[in-house]
Amino acid sequence: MAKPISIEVWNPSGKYRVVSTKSMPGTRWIRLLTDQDCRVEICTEKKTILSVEDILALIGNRCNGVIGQLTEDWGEVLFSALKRAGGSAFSNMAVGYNNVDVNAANKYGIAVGNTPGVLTETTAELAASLSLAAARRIVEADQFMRAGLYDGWLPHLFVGNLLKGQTVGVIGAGRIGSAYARMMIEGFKMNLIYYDLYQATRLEKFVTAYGQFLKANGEQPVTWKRAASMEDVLREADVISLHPVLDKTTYHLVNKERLAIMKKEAILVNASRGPVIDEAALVEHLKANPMFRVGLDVFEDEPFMKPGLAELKNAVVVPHIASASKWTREGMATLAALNVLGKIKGYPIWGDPNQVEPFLDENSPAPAACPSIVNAKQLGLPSSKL
Ligand SMILES: NC(=O)C1=CN([C@@H]2O[C@H](COP(=O)(O)OP(=O)(O)OC[C@H]3O[C@@H](n4cnc5c(N)ncnc54)[C@H](O)[C@@H]3O)[C@@H](O)[C@H]2O)C=CC1
Ligand SMILES: O=C(O)C(=O)CO
Repeated sequence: MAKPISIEVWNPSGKYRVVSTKSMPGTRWIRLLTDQDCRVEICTEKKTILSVEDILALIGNRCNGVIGQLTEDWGEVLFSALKRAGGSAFSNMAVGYNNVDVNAANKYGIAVGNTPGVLTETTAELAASLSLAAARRIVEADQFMRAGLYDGWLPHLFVGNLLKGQTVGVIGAGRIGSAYARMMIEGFKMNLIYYDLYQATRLEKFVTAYGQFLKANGEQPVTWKRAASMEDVLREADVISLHPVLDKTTYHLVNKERLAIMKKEAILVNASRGPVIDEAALVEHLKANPMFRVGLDVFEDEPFMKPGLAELKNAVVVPHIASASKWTREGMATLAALNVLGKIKGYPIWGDPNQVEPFLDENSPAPAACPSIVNAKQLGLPSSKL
């Protein structure tokens, strides 16, 4: 028999049973659900990553919707169980949903929500932080200082890379990639080269206008280029940040051969998903090229790192915290809860999943809509007229 799972219950007499597989930041998301007749059950197990069996136990025999996490394996087993329990809604508390088998959800008529928009700037800021930390060797220098090794200023001590006037490369210039590019261009006057399947028109316009502004003020203008291939970005850029979705086309996008064409002193940042880089090949490349540096927020076998990575001084590593600002994490919880609530209540789908501010305004009621349902079209769900 499955071990009972510990839970915390809000509004026990609520008509609709909504389960959250984790406690999430803030309380607004709970209030939004309980105000609309939901009984909210939050899993309080100490275990960080819940197994499919744990989640099956949480779903039980009657469950209208689940808010889940990117660490969980949402496929056939869980969606069929949710359907049997009378459920119709699932939302990841994340924008990325590579942990979700959307085809399986479609098969059981379950709506799949995600949380775009609210984490764009926060995630881009962490990618920018990693770029700076790697360029200026901040973590190495911090460790040196704490180890009591500093005995005076030296001309060669922790010399790193200047960003101004260099080229920033972005692979995947969507919401986060474009926000990151703007930060690096505006903040450090870097030139841009990017690769995406689609043209990033707004980003291009921004760089053109900013370049004109700099020129008018007697400064060197910044430039942009849309690369015809990813290899062009890898060859030309001094700092490269990866921001694509993880799917079949981006798995091991950066591999041994592609690392080999990058500049010897380049900086590579990954705040997308770990498997976008072949991490074992990266470890070998970092060992062979001590001036090549990386900033990693995500890892191929999370929570683990590939052998050797932790020992390398030219790698800055942080534990998948790119979206970890208070405002963003509370907003993600709100959007995930409203996705589930909206589907249970039969609300339509919000017209633009990138314009989510109305859902985040604590001083007005949330719109009666689902902020972002990735399989809305496949399920034939109606769009909001708001
Ligand atoms: N480390 C973290 O905490 C976070 C990670 N993420 C990751 O970042 C990803 C991107 O998020 P958003 O910018 O909001 O998504 P988005 O959908 O706005 O941008 C993704 C971009 O990748 C491009 N793309 C897809 N396949 C490609 C390929 N083969 N080559 C080049 N470009 C390709 C798309 O055309 C799109 O422009 C998420 O899917 C998620 O996995 C997102 C938030 C936080
Ligand atoms: O939203 C996502 O995709 C994340 O990785 C969480 O920060």
